[in-house]
Amino acid sequence: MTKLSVNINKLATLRNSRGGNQPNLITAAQDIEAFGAQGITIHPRPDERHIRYKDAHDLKKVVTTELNIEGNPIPKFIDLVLEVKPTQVTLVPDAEDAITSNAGWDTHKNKDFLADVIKTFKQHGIRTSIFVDPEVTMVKGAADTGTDHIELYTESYAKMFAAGEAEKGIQPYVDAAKIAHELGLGINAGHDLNLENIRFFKERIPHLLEVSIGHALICESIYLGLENVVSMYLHRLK
Ligand SMILES: CC(=O)[C@@H](O)[C@H](O)COP(=O)(O)O
Ligand SMILES: NCC(=O)COP(=O)(O)O
Repeated sequence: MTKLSVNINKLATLRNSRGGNQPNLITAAQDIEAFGAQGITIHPRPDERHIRYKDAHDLKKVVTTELNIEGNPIPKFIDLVLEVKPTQVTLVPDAEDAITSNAGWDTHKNKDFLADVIKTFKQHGIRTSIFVDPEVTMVKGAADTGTDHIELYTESYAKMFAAGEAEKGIQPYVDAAKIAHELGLGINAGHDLNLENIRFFKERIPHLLEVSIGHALICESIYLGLENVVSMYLHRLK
């Protein structure tokens, strides 16, 4: 089975755009779990433009499935993760000013750094995952860091799928997943997955343990909910 971990960053972006507490992240996370998702993902960035560090603490108190915290392991992030103790931490090499994650780790260049951080998290009982491009060499490097899982960065797959080149787009992921499994790594995936491209990805990637999906899932929720809500307003305005 592949678990769905819903990334609620976008709900935090919406909340922050207006001040106040709507949408309420705690209620949303509880509802998402009640609807069947098997995890909640958050990706706090240093400027706290969407998920705030306080949200991580608040969510930890209510999430009953798996809490996954993603981010670049700068000292402040490491402290947060050690305080909150989520089920899983996913290390992502994103620059402070990045609009969204845009690359996987160079697991060879960063091997010693990653191995140190991963050891610390594992000593505290936190499962580790590292964000990697679908390249066999990076997956092999990931195994050398001691991480439990990798998260395959799926943006290039999503782009190729949208361009009608799904077969070509999936192949590097099939190769990377095969090696990862042989090396004993758990396989997660995420970034730009959506209702259109998820089924093919799931069918073709063996041993896929978890996908984390945020941006598209929230957009799709808006589109799929609009008709209902507009008609509810019209009903009240009769
Ligand atoms: C690692 C990854 O792909 C996601 O965490 C993504 O970066 C979500 O973050 P945003 O919601 O800020 O785009
Ligand atoms: N790890 C990927 C994630 O959490 C969500 O990415 P996206 O669906 O917002 O692109």
